[in-house]
Amino acid sequence: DTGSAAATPIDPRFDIAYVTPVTIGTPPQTLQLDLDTGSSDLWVFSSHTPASQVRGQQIYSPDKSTTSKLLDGHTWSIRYGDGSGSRGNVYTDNFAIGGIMVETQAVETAEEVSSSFTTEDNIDGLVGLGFSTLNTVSPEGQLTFFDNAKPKLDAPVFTADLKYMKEGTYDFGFIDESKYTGEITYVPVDTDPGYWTFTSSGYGVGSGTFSSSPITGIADTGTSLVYLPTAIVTAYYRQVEGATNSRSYGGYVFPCNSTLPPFVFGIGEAKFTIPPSYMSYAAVTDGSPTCFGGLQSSSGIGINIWGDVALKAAFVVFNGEEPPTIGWANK
Ligand SMILES: CCCC[C@H](NC(=O)[C@H](Cc1ccccc1)NC(=O)N1CCOCC1)C(=O)N[C@@H](CC1CCCCC1)C(O)(O)C(F)(F)C(=O)NC
Repeated sequence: DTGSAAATPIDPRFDIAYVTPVTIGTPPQTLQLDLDTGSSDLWVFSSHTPASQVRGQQIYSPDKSTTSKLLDGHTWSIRYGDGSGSRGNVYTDNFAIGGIMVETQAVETAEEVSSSFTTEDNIDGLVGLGFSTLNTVSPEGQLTFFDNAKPKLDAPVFTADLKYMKEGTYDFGFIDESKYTGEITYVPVDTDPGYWTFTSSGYGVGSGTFSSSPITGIADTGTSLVYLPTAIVTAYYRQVEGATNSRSYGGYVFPCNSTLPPFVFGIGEAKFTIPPSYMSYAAVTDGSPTCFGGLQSSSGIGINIWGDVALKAAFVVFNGEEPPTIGWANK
């Protein structure tokens, strides 16, 4: 099998996250979920989510599906890097993305979600596409959609073609040559503890010299920005007139009319350029002349994260063969 599904920005003003339509159950219930390579739980707003915590999200009602089965005695609970979280119980049911159907997918139904999920009415849940070792279901961990779908895919891969303020695509089971230019550069993935962890070959700021130094981090479709070591981040903002590291805004900000250099990162011998438009992420509040940077320091996180600001500058292949690798191509 092969399949494709849209990745649509949830906000027309800036690319904070992307959602993809999925169907769950019989008859199919359609929800818009955030495909997240940084986690491995597939959870949804549901008929079990208290009404006070639901604000416009689509919900999955297992009781309305003739193919749902409660996974008795199983629970889940997850906390994300931005402090948000959710927990609940588990069903198995039919689950499809882009026409790829998995009959007994573990679908984690939310009994509680944190306030940032309640306020984000365009996200009905997440599809974790990290490695199944990260799945939080207890007492038995469950498989991701990708792990369940892999045996029926023409090739054990999925690709991300995220776009700047535009609809992109996730493809499953094939590599669409029309979506990239030149060659795909594959590098090894460290699957411990369960992220798509790889090592970049270095970085450059604008037309400055390229610094060939290894940068190990995760490829994370569920994170909006890029988080790298402070030394790299300060080298970048040193080239931005009026940039400061703002405690109140929680990161590097600068006047929106400042000229920003592009940010270059290496994958093996290949180079990828994040254009200035992606590096000026958003005004700190609507209409403010102060903008928040798309590159921020990872010092408070503990790992480097190549999030959407970097991913949308490339066509990325998540290769689930043994051993897994990750491929990057220009587009
Ligand atoms: C600072 C380090 C990472 C923060 C990262 N969150 C983010 O990047 C959120 C995403 C978001 C989308 C929509 C609405 C609200 C928030 N954005 C965010 O913090 N910002 C603040 C800075 O400006 C850009 C937007 C994260 O936790 N990503 C999760 C998945 C998200 C969780 C919140 C809902 C959307 C998905 C992750 O799974 O990718 C993870 F790997 F980081 C993780 O925590 N794995 C366990």
